[in-house]
Amino acid sequence: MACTLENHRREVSGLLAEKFASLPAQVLPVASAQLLGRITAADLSAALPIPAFTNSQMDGYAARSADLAQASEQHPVSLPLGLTAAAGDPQITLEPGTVSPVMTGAMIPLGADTVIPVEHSVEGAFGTLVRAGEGTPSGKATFTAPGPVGRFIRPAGQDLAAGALVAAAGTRLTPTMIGAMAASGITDVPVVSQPRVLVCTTGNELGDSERSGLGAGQIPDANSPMLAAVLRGYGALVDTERFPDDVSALHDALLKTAADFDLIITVGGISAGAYEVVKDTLAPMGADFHSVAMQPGGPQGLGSIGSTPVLCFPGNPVSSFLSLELFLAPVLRAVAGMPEPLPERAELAQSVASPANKHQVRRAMLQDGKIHVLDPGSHMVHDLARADALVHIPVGTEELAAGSMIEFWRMHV
Ligand SMILES: Nc1nc2c(c(=O)[nH]1)N[C@H]1C(S)=C(S)[C@@H](COP(=O)(O)OP(=O)(O)OC[C@H]3O[C@@H](n4cnc5c(N)ncnc54)[C@H](O)[C@@H]3O)O[C@H]1N2
Ligand code: MOO
Repeated sequence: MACTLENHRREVSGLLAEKFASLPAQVLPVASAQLLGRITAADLSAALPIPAFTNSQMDGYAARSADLAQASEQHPVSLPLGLTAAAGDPQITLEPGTVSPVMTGAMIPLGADTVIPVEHSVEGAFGTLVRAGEGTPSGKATFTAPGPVGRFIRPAGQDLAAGALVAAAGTRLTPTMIGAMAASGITDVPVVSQPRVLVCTTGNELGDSERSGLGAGQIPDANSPMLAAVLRGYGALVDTERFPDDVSALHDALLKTAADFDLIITVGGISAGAYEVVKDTLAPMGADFHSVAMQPGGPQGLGSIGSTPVLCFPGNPVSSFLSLELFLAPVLRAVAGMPEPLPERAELAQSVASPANKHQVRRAMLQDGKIHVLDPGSHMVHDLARADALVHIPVGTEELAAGSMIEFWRMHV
């Protein structure tokens, strides 16, 4: 009898629990080239506000708004220049009745509450400027309009307050999040360690499309690039290897390399055929192969080589993708502290049939607010790429009616 999806999921997480719990966390500098795509291992709070201090948005003149309140085309107001503030200078003080030339990013002088862009002054450009310690400024700047309080001033903490959460534990680091962490003064980033995963694709039909080309009856290996990409999205370090239908070659290679990995995934060679290289290799080594009451992804296997767990996924590309998604991804998310994706609801565009005794997982597209279910074939890898949603049809449900409200899970989130 086929095992249930839930039972197989429990078996997989039981097999992986110990190995994955013992993976050490790591701390990387925020500028590390290794940080992109890694998963944060803790909540990270801002050491600095963003902006770090109140500063000028423009190259111009910091002023007291009240000093320019009467300025107009008819009655220009000329004010003597104070000290100049450039980006990177310590804060200066604006003396009453003067204006201080300020550059973009410079600290707003104490006492100033507005900035007039230099091109809005009658002079239109800076003259001779004097910074703190360089002497006494001279000259004037002339204005023909008031400067409203706060204009062209970027307040400290406007974007994020000091101490606020920058990235929650379980955040997959994007280039922009790395930028936000750096801006908020975070220098060291704790990240979940990367499980080392070997993906072994199998079958004489897998040709060397990258170098020698495909022979008659051969196809490109779609599974290793796809599964490796999914795994890397969860922060794993992935190697891939391709094996022909040769039991002794696979046996020797796995024995030799297993200790270098935290997990081995095999793909293909596990169903009812005459040349099931994975089953024939691993069953004598104690792996268990059984059928899960699901479609696609029915044939599944699991075992260990030494202390390295091995998961055996079926070869059809949609089946292997969903095997990873349904059985391994929840473990990877749990290790990384990533939340489980939640379902959304939408109307089903067409009626969908499903075998009563299987949990069916259908690929679907969300269009015009409705779910359009795609072909159920587990070889339809381009349909898989077009899909942006998954629909689960549980055991016991033989049909979902067109127009019914159903749950779906977004893909690629
Ligand atoms: N008599 C039965 N036949 C099959 C059953 C069954 O229960 N009884 N189950 C079917 C189901 S469901 C699936 S899924 C497949 C699983 O078979 P295997 O895991 O043994 O996988 P293979 O036979 O090696 O390959 C299946 C299919 O996928 C293609 N494939 C394999 N690897 C790749 C790859 N890396 N890239 C692209 N395509 C790949 C392969 O050429 C086959 O077409 O068994 C059914 N049969
Ligand atoms: O699962 Mo097979 O996984 O139905 O093609």
